[in-house]
Amino acid sequence: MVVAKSWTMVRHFEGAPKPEDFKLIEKELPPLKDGEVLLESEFWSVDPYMRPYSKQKLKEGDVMMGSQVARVMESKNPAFPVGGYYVAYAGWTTHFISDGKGLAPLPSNWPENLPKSLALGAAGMPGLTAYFGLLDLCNPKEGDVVLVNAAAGAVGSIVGQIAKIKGCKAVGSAGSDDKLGFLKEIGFDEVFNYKTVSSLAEALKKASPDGYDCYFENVGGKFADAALQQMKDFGRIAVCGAISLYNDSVPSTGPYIQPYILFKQLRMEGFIVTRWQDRFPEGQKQLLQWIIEGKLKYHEHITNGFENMPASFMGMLKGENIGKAIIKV
Ligand SMILES: NC(=O)C1=CN([C@@H]2O[C@H](COP(=O)(O)OP(=O)(O)OC[C@H]3O[C@@H](n4cnc5c(N)ncnc54)[C@H](OP(=O)(O)O)[C@@H]3O)[C@@H](O)[C@H]2O)C=CC1
Ligand SMILES: CCCCC/C=C\CC(=O)/C=C/C=C/C=C/[C@@H](O)CCCC(=O)O
Repeated sequence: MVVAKSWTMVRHFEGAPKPEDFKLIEKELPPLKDGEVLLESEFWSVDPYMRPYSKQKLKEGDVMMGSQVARVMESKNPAFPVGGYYVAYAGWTTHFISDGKGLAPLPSNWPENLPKSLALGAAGMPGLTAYFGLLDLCNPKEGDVVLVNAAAGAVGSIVGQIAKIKGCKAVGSAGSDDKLGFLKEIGFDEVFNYKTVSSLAEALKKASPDGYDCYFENVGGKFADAALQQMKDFGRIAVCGAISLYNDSVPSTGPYIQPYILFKQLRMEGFIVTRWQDRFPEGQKQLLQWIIEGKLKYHEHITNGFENMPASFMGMLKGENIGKAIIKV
């Protein structure tokens, strides 16, 4: 028999998640039925969406939501042979049984020299978020100035590099000087540490005196209030996330943004990456090609040990990661 270890959410988060909000449980898995497969997780992802979504989608005591790269270790379904690798959304668990629904195979031509964990990062959901959010909603033109916050993260670091591939100027903000060094290494033109600048408005002005054509929003809050005022006319804003607001128990209130949207004739659109689900293979193929060509650099912030998943999640929300936060067996 296989015993699955899983992390459960003991109680809904109040403010930032705390170690006592999580509990490790063990469960003996039943024998497979016809059509089922048993999978063993090899990499897990921790993502910001888990903080707000947990309130909407989980009840207390549920296994924490999330995705993994897992290998088929036993199969009673000929469509899913032993040894196959899949991205699954089975949550924070070491082993799980599936009937195959929701298992996304890694491309059969996955390059041997690329870690399969990229299917959770630069060539997975975050990379696709950057790819489709930037190209379909910001629609950057060569020479445009693209602004992205949380720029050293899983999504932001891909946004800035795709902007460079498209011939744009990339401006990024992040929360540590080490992250700024990383951003310069991967090609950002201008970077600033939003935690240490004396004025966000002045930092934005210095980075691009003529303003911004595209703004890829990951953070929200005060950063957005400042950035909106420095958009160029007909600027495009892709609202990808608002991580500065996720831990709020009471919604924050900011200034009214309608005057800026009106007078600058801005287009501002929120999105969830699953809207492009049907085009994921197209996007993943392009991302993998850019990675193989060396045009797209990836960075993984690896935490070793399933027992450290809660720490990795809490750390990511506090900004401890550069690039994609991954947990490895
Ligand atoms: N719409 C969609 O479909 C998707 C949306 N997203 C969103 O994209 C954004 C980035 O996600 P992802 O790249 O996976 O995560 P990251 O790898 O960027 O990790 C989160 C980062 O957010 C920054 N951060 C945390 N708290 C704050 C704060 N209070 N103020 C400013 N920055 C903060 C930290 O970096 P720093 O050091 O810079 O502070 C931290 O490293 C999130 O808002 C997420 O919700 C992600 C995937 C899909
Ligand atoms: C201030 C409240 C903000 C709520 C919106 C939150 C988040 C933006 C974000 O990060 C969205 C991420 C979406 C990720 C989608 C992942 C899918 O591949 C699978 C999601 C799993 C699931 O839906 O159970």
